[in-house]
Amino acid sequence: MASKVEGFNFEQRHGKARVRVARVWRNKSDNIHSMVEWNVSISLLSDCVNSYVRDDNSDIVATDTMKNTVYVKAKECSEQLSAENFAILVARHFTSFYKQVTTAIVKIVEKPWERVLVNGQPHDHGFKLGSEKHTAEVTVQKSGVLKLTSGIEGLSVLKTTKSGFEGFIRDQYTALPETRERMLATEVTALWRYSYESVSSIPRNPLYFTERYLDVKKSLANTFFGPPKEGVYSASVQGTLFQMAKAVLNRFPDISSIQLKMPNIHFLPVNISSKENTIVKFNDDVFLPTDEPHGSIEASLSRFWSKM
Ligand SMILES: O=c1[nH]c(=O)c2[nH]c(=O)[nH]c2[nH]1
Repeated sequence: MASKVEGFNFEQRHGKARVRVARVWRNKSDNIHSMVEWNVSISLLSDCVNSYVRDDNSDIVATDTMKNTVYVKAKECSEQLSAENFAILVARHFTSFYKQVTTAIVKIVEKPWERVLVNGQPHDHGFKLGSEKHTAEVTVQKSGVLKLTSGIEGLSVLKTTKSGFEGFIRDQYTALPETRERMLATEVTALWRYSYESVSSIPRNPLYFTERYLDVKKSLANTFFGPPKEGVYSASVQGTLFQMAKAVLNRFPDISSIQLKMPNIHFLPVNISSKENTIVKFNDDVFLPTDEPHGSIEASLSRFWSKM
């Protein structure tokens, strides 16, 4: 929240970060349980400058109250809902309940609990932790104006062939050989913006954005890997990233932009020799996995008319 204070421009916000909550829903009819674990961060733009400049806290929503609100709202959600919908619900609460609050920003990171299969059968109340995380961030203004972005963090993918890197600049600093055969590994971070611009325009289905998340993830992974038998050739991380971003925008009309970060995680060929002889000769088989340094490749793709 921006204001003029004592001849200066002043911007401030306050909130509670990393409020952890888990919510269980027990279906009375079939006794199947659903659950989520969320890490919720709240930031409020509110008219409380007097707390900064006059030791007057009368306009402050205490961050402890924000934390409590997360649990109250979780309790009130009697039906399962997406992280996006919960974030919107919490944000709307702050902008509508407090006259001082003009904008609420709520971010949620969902822990990837997945229903377990036991003997191939979905368990009624058993879950195991997956790997990549679903994120949601909403900004809600008092007027109901909405900005909604969702994301994936930590989607680790690798393919052992159908990747190369050729034709790049060669100069006196270049040692990297050209190749049409290498390992390709990355940990995808994706962030996409939905085109819904008011809280009243979002889809009615409370799990719509959970389903969308799963579909976007599938679309990203399928584009990275290609068909199961033949795969798809990657000429660079850059080229694959673009294909992945394009697949998402082509498939999902309500997504207006997407940002992808795809570090190139190197698997180095292993060649070991002594003075006398070769001990290990690389034949696309033995690698040294690394995590640093890594290539860092990121880009965003948006429709002409979209905001990011
Ligand atoms: O896909 C790649 N993109 C690069 O920009 C790059 N640079 C590099 O050394 N290897 C690779 N691979």
